[in-house]
Amino acid sequence: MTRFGYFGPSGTFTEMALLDWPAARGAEHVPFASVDATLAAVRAGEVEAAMVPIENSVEGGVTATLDALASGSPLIVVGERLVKIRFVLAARPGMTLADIATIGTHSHAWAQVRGWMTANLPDATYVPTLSTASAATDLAPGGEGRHDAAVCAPVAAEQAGLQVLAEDIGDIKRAVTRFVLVARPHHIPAPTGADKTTLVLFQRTDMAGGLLRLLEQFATRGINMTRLESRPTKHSMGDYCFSVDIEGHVLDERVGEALTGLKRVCADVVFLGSYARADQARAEVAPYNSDDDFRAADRWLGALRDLVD
Ligand SMILES: O=C(O)C(=O)C[C@]1(C(=O)O)C=C[C@@H](O)C=C1
Repeated sequence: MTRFGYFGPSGTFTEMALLDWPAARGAEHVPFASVDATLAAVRAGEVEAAMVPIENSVEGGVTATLDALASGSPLIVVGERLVKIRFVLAARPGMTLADIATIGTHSHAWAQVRGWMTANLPDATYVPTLSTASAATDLAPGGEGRHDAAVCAPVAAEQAGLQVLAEDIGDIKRAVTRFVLVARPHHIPAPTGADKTTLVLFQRTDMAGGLLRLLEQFATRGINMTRLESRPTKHSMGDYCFSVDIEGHVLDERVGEALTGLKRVCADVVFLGSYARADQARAEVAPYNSDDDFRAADRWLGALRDLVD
């Protein structure tokens, strides 16, 4: 049976994203306690592919995922899912809000409920946990109970047999997290017309205006960027790489040309996949940047070169 990994345990938002992946239906779902462990299992071939969080609309990039994808043996993103984030505050049955002194959850979740906490439990202490669901299972019968309440998904509270003390406690009601399905680079999904490409760009340190030189590769070809984050390379202070999502597929002429341009101006380019967008939004192709425009220009150059003795 095909095995799909995910950042678990059962009850995480990441599991919800995997449950929404049609090819994973009927397959074995294998939870891992951290993003690093999840991606290590993909690299080792223990699972075919795995779902991990990459970006939240309130708190931004999931650095554990960005860093684990940028280095190590190659992996590619083969798809993405968006999950609406709704948090509850849950505790062991019998507890009331007045009993809550410590609250466990994932750091990204805590950042999304800080306002609610300040308004409702200003004296409570935050206890970081590996995931929102692990904060809930810690309170289940047999769990260690290292905190009084968990911030988690409603399903995690239910699975752990907890009582919900407050519902929908996120500060931003329309919060969404984006998850990516990651695999070893055996094949790249075919273009759909509504695709994204993910890259990590390492700038050359011996040239001024490094970031501008990277960005102009996209701008001159009318390519829209949907995410740009800088991450330390961890080699030396001030040395950064850029994690980027752009609209389009590696088979689109304008994307292919941008990639060859980046390969020239960057110290290194890590290609992390071309895949269908979860929102199915088709890329806006700027005037004079369609595949036909690029091919016509190539034909023109080819005809000129054919004249050379
Ligand atoms: O802990 C979970 O439930 C996760 O799936 C991780 C995660 C994240 O890394 O952002 C996913 C969605 C929420 O934004 C909070 C936590």
